[in-house]
Amino acid sequence: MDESSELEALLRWAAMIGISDSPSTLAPASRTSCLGHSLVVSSFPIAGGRGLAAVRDLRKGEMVLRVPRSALLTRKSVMGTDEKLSNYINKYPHLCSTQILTLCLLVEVSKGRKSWWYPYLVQLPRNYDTLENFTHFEIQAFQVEDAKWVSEKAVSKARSEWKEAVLVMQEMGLKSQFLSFRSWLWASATISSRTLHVPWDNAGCLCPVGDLFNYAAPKEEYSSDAASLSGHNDTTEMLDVKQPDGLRLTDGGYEDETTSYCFYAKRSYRKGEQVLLRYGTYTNLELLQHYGFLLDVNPNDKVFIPLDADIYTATSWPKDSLYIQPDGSPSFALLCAMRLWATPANHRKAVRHMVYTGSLLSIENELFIMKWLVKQCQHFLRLMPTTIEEDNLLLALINRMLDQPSTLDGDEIQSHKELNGFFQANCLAGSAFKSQLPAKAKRSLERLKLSIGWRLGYKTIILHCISYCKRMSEGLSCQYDSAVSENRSNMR
Ligand SMILES: C[S@@+](CC[C@H](N)C(=O)[O-])C[C@H]1O[C@@H](n2cnc3c(N)ncnc32)[C@H](O)[C@@H]1O
Repeated sequence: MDESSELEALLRWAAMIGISDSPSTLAPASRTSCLGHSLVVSSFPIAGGRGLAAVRDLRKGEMVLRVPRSALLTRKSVMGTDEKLSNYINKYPHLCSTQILTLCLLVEVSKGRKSWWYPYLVQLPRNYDTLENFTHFEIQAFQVEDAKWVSEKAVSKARSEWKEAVLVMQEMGLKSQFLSFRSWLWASATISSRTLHVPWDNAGCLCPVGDLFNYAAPKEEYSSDAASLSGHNDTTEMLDVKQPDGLRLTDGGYEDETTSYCFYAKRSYRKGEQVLLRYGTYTNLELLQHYGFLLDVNPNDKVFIPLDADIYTATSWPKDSLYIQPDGSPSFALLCAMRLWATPANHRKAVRHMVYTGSLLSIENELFIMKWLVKQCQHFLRLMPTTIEEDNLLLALINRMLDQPSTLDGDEIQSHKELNGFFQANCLAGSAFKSQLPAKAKRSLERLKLSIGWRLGYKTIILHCISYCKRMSEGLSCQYDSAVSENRSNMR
């Protein structure tokens, strides 16, 4: 079956089991598709690929999709109908909830057409770009130590979780193709990038059709509260609050009253627009880790640069609150910590309360901080193996390698150190770019593009920080000069 037939089969099956984009529970479902009243599956090449579009103008707060509990693939729904699996899993009490859901998914896939979820399982993506899928070479391309560390950890965690869980699958006698680390990576990335939060299981659920919504980053209204729809343990809190006028703040969630997962339009949409879901508040590295993509503009991105050890100890703010924001300004906590750090130790106690209210302590103190940050950011950028310009050129080359290989000049490619590394890491001759790359190498190049895109975004925020601090310094210097001349004229 090709992709569009698989999708048609999914929507037909979904209609039969009660999934519907019609707000009324009484509305007769179409026999051929669960969609058509509010939504339609569409392609958004630069915003997530396959996704859901409004089939008519949608009002803010309107319910756009309902998925009954019986359709959700959870640990309970799989193990409840598979006694053999349940017995095997119960023998391994140390497995965590996500490992068990990953196992449940692989076991269902291994049943082929016999699985109740077959029409859903068969149309899932074949490959993912979540961090645990990155090779050592692709990880090195992040260049920033923190990002490399997070990625290596994601890979080693996936491997150790597989080693623990594979014992159950071996004991169950699953076919060898489902026992491989590659299969585990696929299942684990499916769980990571597609589960939604449910109140009864912190592993979350796979929600047929509901998992076709692509992601939009929550803005200020959500940022601090992390209204997450994801099943990730670190951001499972659901913000399920009704506004005074009855409109919901959430995009969706499981509702006991209707025993269904319900999705709402978070804002008004015009016919044809992509309807998006806020899965949670993520930095670009976290988006890569859990979902395998980056946003060009991510209001929730954070850049951590190495700071003087005394800045970390100057206040009790946690280390992960000391970062640079996408517009280049320091986070509130970083600014407070630096203001205190730049105050002589014997004066800190006296000014601490002012610092915590976010007040500027003195022009001299603020100027010192801004200049120090500029120096630190410039130093950090100099230490990077490549510049922003070089990264932009490399990305343009990679795009041509993927889309128009025939336009490439051999010298251009072969003289590039990082691209040479790519060919070596993928056991390809340096001239391989002239023809279509093998599928595996193409996927590696897509991931390399993500690593370079990530480091480029990182360096760009640091550059914004330099501009921000310079602008602030200029403003402060003017204020300082006029204060000095006012003082002088008062003294005359
Ligand atoms: C829950 S699925 C959404 C549906 C998915 N596009 C599909 O074809 O099945 C989440 C995945 O969609 C992709 N995605 C979602 N939002 C995206 C965005 N704003 N930009 C790029 N990719 C996105 C990522 O691959 C992510 O892991």
